[in-house]
Amino acid sequence: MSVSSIWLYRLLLLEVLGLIGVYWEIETEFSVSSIRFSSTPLRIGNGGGFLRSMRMQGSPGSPAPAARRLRSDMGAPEAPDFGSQEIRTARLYIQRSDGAVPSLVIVGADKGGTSEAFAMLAREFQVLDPGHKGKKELGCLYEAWNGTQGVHDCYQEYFGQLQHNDDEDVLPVDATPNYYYSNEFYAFDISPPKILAEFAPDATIVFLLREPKSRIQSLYNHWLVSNNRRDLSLALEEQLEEELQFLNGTQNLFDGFVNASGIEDQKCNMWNAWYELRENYQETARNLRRNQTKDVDSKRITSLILTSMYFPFIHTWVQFFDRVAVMQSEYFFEDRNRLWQLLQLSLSSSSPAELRAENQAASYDEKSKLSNDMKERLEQAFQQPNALLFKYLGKLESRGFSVLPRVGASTWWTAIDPTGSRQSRLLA
Ligand SMILES: Nc1ncnc2c1ncn2[C@@H]1O[C@H](COP(=O)(O)OS(=O)(=O)O)[C@@H](OP(=O)(O)O)[C@H]1O
Repeated sequence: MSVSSIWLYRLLLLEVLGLIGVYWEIETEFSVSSIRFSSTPLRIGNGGGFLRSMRMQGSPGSPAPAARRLRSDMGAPEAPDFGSQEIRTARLYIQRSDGAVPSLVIVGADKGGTSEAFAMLAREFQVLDPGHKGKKELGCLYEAWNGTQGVHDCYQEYFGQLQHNDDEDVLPVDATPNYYYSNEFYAFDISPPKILAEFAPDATIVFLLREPKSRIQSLYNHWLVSNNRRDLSLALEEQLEEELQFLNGTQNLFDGFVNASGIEDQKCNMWNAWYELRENYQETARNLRRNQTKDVDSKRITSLILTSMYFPFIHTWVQFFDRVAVMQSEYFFEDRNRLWQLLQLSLSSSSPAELRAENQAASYDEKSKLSNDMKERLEQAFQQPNALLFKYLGKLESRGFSVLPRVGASTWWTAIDPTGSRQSRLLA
């Protein structure tokens, strides 16, 4: 073989190898959207200066349309390399979803200021028009009882038209604030995080977490006026008493739910523990209430305390999503522009002060208030769950997730030893 032929072969070989390399990169880049519990390490860039409305399933060759107003001043934080394949690291640049699915989902907490946050997003990203129909709580993930087709049809109804319009400024948002614990059914297989991950694995998940005692009071008062399918045969403190009693008697179940060792375990399934705990609570409460009221449907009994123990729920969602943002409600209430900071967006629009305050209990006629004694007991009951939350959020923060205010700053998340005994703390 002549020298020139050898060079020709070498060049051809290099070309082929180069093409394989390009293909591999494209493959890796465009298959990220389908990774769940990935067995390959996620290598996530910081999204560059502009947030992209790039379509993940789109043709790799076509340029991603740049969003006109979506900008990230700060850029998404660099993902630290933990050398582990299982630890999720954040990449918070909001991405326009491909197909009729939400790009951003406010999953909770109910009474955490979710209406306010939705109103801000609605104004910025025209989610009220044309296809979104102005609805905040779409509840589409609850259609999963009917199979995934039900979920698909529901999102299609709200976002189908948006996708056709292909308007870069429109962001499909679903703000159903009880998704995080699933108000409808609790089986893991049809739980909102699991179902949403099948439809929109790249969605940005937003948590607004309110201090548990004030959330509890606000939620109960909200139910009193909305009375949507809840059993309210007990007064606020009677219900709390019942729930505290129940928790004291179910140490094992509780420990599986607020599972301290779960912090280190990326595949710890606290949802099943939640399912058991909740089923048990509803059954216990139904039996106790039977004497006072006629036959109570246990599904109408909703927990106030358990759903304010946020750590297990966030942990579950993080196992499915790497775009997760968590903000303390009180911090948000203080300055609503912090929503943009949380989402790493800088927006040119006018101040949220112009927005009508949403969902203020001040307008409720009937109000239940917590006594000082109950406040104290709740404070104790929440010591361990809040300390775990604090610790877990610290971990998320160090992995680049968006957490506001910065963990360690003055918050109601107290930094006490999360391994301390709970038994003596629930009932004084
Ligand atoms: N800016 C500001 N400052 C202070 N408080 C505020 C603010 N925005 C919302 N809120 C309070 O948030 C509560 C409503 O939360 P949600 O919109 O998430 O409620 S809901 O779950 O959608 O029903 C509701 O709480 P309560 O008034 O205690 O019931 C609102 O008053």
